[in-house]
Amino acid sequence: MLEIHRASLKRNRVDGYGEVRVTLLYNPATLHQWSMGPINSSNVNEMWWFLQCILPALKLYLIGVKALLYQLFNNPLALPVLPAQNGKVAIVTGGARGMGYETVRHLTRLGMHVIIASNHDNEGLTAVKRICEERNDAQVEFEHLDLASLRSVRQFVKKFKHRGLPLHVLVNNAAVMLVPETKTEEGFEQHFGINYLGHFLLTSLLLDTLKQSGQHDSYSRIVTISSSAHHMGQLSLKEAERRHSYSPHAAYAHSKLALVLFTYRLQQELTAGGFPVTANVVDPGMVDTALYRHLCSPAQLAKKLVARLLFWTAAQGASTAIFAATAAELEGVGGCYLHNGRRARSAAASYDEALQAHLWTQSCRLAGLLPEPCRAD
Ligand SMILES: NC(=O)c1ccc[n+]([C@@H]2O[C@H](COP(=O)([O-])OP(=O)(O)OC[C@H]3O[C@@H](n4cnc5c(N)ncnc54)[C@H](O)[C@@H]3O)[C@@H](O)[C@H]2O)c1
Repeated sequence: MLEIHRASLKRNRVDGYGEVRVTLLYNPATLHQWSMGPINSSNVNEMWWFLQCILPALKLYLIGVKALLYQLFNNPLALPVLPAQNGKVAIVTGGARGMGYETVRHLTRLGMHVIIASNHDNEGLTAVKRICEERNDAQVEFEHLDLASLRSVRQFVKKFKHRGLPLHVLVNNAAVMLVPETKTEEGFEQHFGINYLGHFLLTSLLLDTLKQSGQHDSYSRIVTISSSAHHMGQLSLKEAERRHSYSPHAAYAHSKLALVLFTYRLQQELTAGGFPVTANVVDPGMVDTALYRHLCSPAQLAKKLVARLLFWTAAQGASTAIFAATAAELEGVGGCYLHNGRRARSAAASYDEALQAHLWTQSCRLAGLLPEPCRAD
């Protein structure tokens, strides 16, 4: 991994030109330094901005273009007839809007009791109202969960467990994308904290209930929503502590890679323990939702132009998550990266077992859990 470690500028008093020194960090053990000049200070700022912001953004947009080309030539998954889910309980994070909402809607239609776990109370309550207006026998409710606060995650789980309900499906769907640099309650970078660490803690704390609720002819299922953006992710657990070189594009990609690594490791743990629970990860494609609201203005404009033609609707985008949560074909099948209803290959880095193990251990530490296996302290 290549990242700018330090940059400094020496300005010549006479002509205003100077020299820029850049230290590149290939890995923690190898430092290389070189000097370039003459470069004036405005160039330095431009180069700095280019390297830190534009390159990750370009990479992410290229991945987006590739995904859109796929969608140009392929129809979204048409869901098969799915088995009834009466008596089963699901939690869907971020289920108040977008793909999460469509997932909740479909699961309730199949007879599941669904809990929308989200941070916007009004949106959550409106979602419940809309679903109940559509079907008055729908079993759906809202519970507050702010993934930007590990304290809130713990409170949510405590409240849920207090009710003594089983849990058959957990959909880790909520996310933020391209948010400006801010921290979660515990001081983690937002993409890392909300998209990954919050879900890591939520899943870990609910794992015993999922294990107890599954049976060997009817596994409990953990469905985690990642993104094709994970292909440009580079795992850096220091992401949360970074002061310089913040790129929201890179931060989103890292968080989505972490979710894939986590899912694969989790499945290994579940298989080794013989537990009736599976964990799969889903790439929903490019879907027209509010997730894109933090795009810069030119990208917003470009997105608006192509969205109608090439983006999938929230219902179409949700179909693979619904499939992963309920399809008979996936009974007892875990550790898959699913895209448009099919298994696909995820990024090479996601299969690195040492990295999976490292992330697992570090995540336990950051979330305040005892490692191996992750247990509440
Ligand atoms: N839309 C796309 O093109 C696309 C592409 C790839 C992956 N995804 C993934 O699909 C999933 C669903 O996204 P969407 O497109 O429906 O976006 P969305 O913005 O419509 O929904 C995101 C949900 O996450 C919730 N959320 C955000 N921060 C939260 C927090 N701190 N605590 C609890 N909930 C929080 C929001 O309230 C919202 O309900 C995300 O994981 C996203 O990364 C989307």
